[in-house]
Amino acid sequence: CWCGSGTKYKKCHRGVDAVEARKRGPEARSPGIRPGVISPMRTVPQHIPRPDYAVSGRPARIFPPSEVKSPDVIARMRRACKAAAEVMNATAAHLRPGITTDELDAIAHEEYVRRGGYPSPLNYHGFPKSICTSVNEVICHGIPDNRALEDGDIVNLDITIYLDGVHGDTSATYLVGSVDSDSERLVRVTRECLMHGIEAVKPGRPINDIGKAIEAHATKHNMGVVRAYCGHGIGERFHTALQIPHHFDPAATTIMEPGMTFTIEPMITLGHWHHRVWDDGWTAVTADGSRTAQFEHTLLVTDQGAEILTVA
Ligand SMILES: COc1cccc(Cn2ccc3cc(C(=O)NO)cnc32)c1
Ligand SMILES: [Co+2]
Ligand SMILES: [Co+2]
Ligand SMILES: [Co+2]
Repeated sequence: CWCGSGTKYKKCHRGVDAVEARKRGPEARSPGIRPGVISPMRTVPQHIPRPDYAVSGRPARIFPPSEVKSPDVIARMRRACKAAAEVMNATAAHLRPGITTDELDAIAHEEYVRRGGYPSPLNYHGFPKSICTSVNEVICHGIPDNRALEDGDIVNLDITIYLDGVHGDTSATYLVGSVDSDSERLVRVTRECLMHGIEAVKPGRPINDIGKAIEAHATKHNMGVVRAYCGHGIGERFHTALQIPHHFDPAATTIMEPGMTFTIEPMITLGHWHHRVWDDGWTAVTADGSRTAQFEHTLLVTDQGAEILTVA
């Protein structure tokens, strides 16, 4: 989702100078130009229920549902989030140098469908694929294509399933082959940032406790916290109005209540947190070409704190 504080770059910026990008080596691809080719959209068997946005012409429901979910919705969220974690594990098992992100999309697509789930990203705001695959300097919303993963890459798989009327959303960043020590440290610190954010979840406290905890940990390790994308309320809708900034935002004062379900999905950078968006309108990359990692869980606020729902 978009954090209110972020600003969307309508056109890909040429701010990352092509000469500078070449200096950073092959991974800092020229800004905004996708090197790979995207395959045609995959289909979902008609018997599988799909969200409003995936049915052309069906208007979204007008009245936003409450952020505090009913016991029935929570029970369905548990099943959907467990399924999302299973799809993640089944897809990540295929990670190796040489596999393309499109092949990973096809594997995940089948794993969603055989569980009777719909791939939430497919056709969401027109997104053409069933997972997001974000490699190296791609922050999030990377579109699977015919780019083969290379030894030394880091790649985030972002998996969201729509099952029995609710969404379950999780992501993780993986090392491909042997990865340099800075990237390994980036992935470790990002995973720790997510756990610190989850530990800050307490009923009665404001949402911005989460961003405060995440930003403190990233800053301690001299890393950046992406601001333009945030965690989000989730349930019968993929994204609700509730936004979870991953930096400290004094305006994020919504009080956490038992029964709320939302994601925390920090995107951490080795360099500056500024982002650009490629010409495809989705792919977000670091403005300085530095590598970035992300981890995401869907959480339930309980009387004591948080329960992680996206576990297999
Ligand atoms: C309108 O503008 C945009 C810009 C980027 C992306 C999209 C649509 N979209 C597609 C996949 C996807 C995943 C998430 C998510 O929460 N991951 O954890 C969010 N948005 C997503 C729309
Ligand atoms: Co998002
Ligand atoms: Co996600
Ligand atoms: Co999300």
